[in-house]
Amino acid sequence: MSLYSTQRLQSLRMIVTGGGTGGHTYPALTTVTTLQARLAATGVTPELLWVGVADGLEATIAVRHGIPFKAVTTGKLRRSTSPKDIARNVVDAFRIPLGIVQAAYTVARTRPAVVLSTGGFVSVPIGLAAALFRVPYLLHEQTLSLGLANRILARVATRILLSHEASLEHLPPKARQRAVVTGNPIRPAVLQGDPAKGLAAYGLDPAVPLVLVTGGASGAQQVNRMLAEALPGLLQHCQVVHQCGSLNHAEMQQVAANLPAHLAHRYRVVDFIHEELPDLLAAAAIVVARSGAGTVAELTALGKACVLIPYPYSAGGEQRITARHLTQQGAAVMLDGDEATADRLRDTINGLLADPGHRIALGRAAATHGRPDAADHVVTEILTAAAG
Ligand SMILES: CC(=O)N[C@H]1[C@@H](OP(=O)(O)OP(=O)(O)OC[C@H]2O[C@@H](n3ccc(=O)[nH]c3=O)[C@H](O)[C@@H]2O)O[C@H](CO)[C@@H](O)[C@@H]1O
Repeated sequence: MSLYSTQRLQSLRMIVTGGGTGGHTYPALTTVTTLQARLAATGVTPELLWVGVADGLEATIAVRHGIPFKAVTTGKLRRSTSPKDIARNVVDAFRIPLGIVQAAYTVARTRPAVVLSTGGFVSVPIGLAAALFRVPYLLHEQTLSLGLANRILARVATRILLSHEASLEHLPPKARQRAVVTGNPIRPAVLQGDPAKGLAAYGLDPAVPLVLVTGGASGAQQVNRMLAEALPGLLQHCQVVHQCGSLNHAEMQQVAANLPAHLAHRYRVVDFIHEELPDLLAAAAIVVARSGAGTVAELTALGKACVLIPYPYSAGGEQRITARHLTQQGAAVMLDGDEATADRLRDTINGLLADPGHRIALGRAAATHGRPDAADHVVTEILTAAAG
């Protein structure tokens, strides 16, 4: 018997949990804002509680968006057998049961109509508590291969919301029956970029093709180094906006300062791109990026021609799995392993710049993997589950 069986959609009460990285936090936020907008049209204000880790990104994001936030203790199981990681696992072995007790108390006290989790270790105690109290529990996975937390939770989730069709084969056969492909919710603003604004914001020339290089939320050292070396051979054919992360910002500014004067005006480097990202995405002829889940969701929703350089150490190799999948479908070009060199990057970009037909084909194939309506789809699943 569900803990919450009455007054379902007069006042939707929901727990959302997920966080750690931006990749887990932002899809939850987009879902919440889409849900609020959908329900506002029917006069219902959802009662939300975001459960996360006190010092996680999710705490800041929830507070900034006026969403009530509750912290629970959580732990992480590390596969490494280094003495440091074994010691951390011992500490976390005590934190995990404490988190489960706190989570059970939170779910029992809140009595939600539905629980949504978007990954990260914080979702484990809440997902288990939801299952314990038989609250409809939706699990969302952003990456193509399932993260460890979600592999545990897939066993107890009422519904498994996937970002990629190809993720189905990563689920145990029994769990597949409870799965649906919704896509990964992306910020609506990403789909509404204005190329002219992006070019103007960076003082760029509309007559020269733009290549946008992004290393994901914190930048990517490997990509920065490859690009630094490739720049002189690239800037003769295009202009480049490069998001390098804060760690390498000073170093890359030095690279910019050392460029020959006739090329320097074609290169812009920033540590992070804020609200102008949609405009730059819209203006870019080619995007060079890490294949993080959020970035890939955005690039495919926009149908962008892209060169993906997967982060080699991502959990379970998920960035590589995603980039390889898209490349096999003709929806991206991947530079990985020995191919991830400055020369290959320069030649790949110059080759694409000289071949508009290839760029169009890549963009079209990418769009077939894009799900611009993912947030709406996830919200429909939430409302269906809440209505029981
Ligand atoms: C290094 C690492 O472990 N990365 C993981 C992390 O990625 P991470 O969170 O770094 O990257 P994602 O690609 O998932 O998301 C990046 C987000 O930041 C935005 N953005 C990026 C740069 C910028 O200047 N401005 C900006 O707004 C992008 O538009 C995107 O929305 O979580 C993802 C989802 O679990 C995983 O797939 C990645 O493997």
